[in-house]
Amino acid sequence: MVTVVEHPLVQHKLSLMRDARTGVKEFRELASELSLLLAYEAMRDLEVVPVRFATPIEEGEFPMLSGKKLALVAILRAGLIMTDSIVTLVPAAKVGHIGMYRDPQSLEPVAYYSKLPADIAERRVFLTDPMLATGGSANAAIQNLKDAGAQSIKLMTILAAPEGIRTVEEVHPDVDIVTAAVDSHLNDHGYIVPGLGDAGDRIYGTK
Ligand SMILES: O=P(O)(O)OC[C@H]1O[C@H](OP(=O)(O)OP(=O)(O)O)[C@H](O)[C@@H]1O
Ligand SMILES: O=c1cc[nH]c(=O)[nH]1
Ligand SMILES: [Mg+2]
Repeated sequence: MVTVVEHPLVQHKLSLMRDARTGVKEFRELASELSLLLAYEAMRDLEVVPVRFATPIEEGEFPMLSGKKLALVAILRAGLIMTDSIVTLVPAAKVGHIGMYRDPQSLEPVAYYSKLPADIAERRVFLTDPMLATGGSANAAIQNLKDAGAQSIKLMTILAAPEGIRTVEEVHPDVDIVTAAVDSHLNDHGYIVPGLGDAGDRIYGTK
């Protein structure tokens, strides 16, 4: 299932990210803020249970997070800014990293690193990458997570192309996607149109 977060704050901040005039500092800040808003939506179905304790006024039962623990997994580089932001909301979550870059010619993902929590099979995984273009990176990362035993995986992305959504749905129909927008299509360099450019390069100023 694909959830597009239509919230005005999300849409406004995404537009600012898209603007070619937006510099690195503001782009990073916007990506972090958007990640929190997307996490608010993506984590809507977390389990809570009543826990008994006293407020300064009186005893009572109050909802607390329960169930499976969480893991945030960033697809490097650009996904890192999302996990760094979201972990402030769920500080008990463990954070994993999957290093991958897309070969500019073949558009195939090249994996160069992976470090995941040892107990990832017991955790609800939120996989982050700002861009879902061909879906190659996401699918490879999801397969990596499944090979490590992860059963519950949700993909959080800032921008998605229809092609990428289709690719993930075909190979991993069990993985829900939460995004701020679904754009028109990919250009022949595999970039999302209208998109926001190269997310990693805009976050780290590397182009
Ligand atoms: O859906 P796909 O076609 O795989 O494209 C999406 C990937 O491309 C970009 O990463 P990039 O390879 O530019 O690496 P970076 O994040 O380090 O910039 C982006 O951050 C995604 O990871
Ligand atoms: O538009 C795109 C497509 C892939 N990766 C990006 O960073 N941007
Ligand atoms: Mg990447």
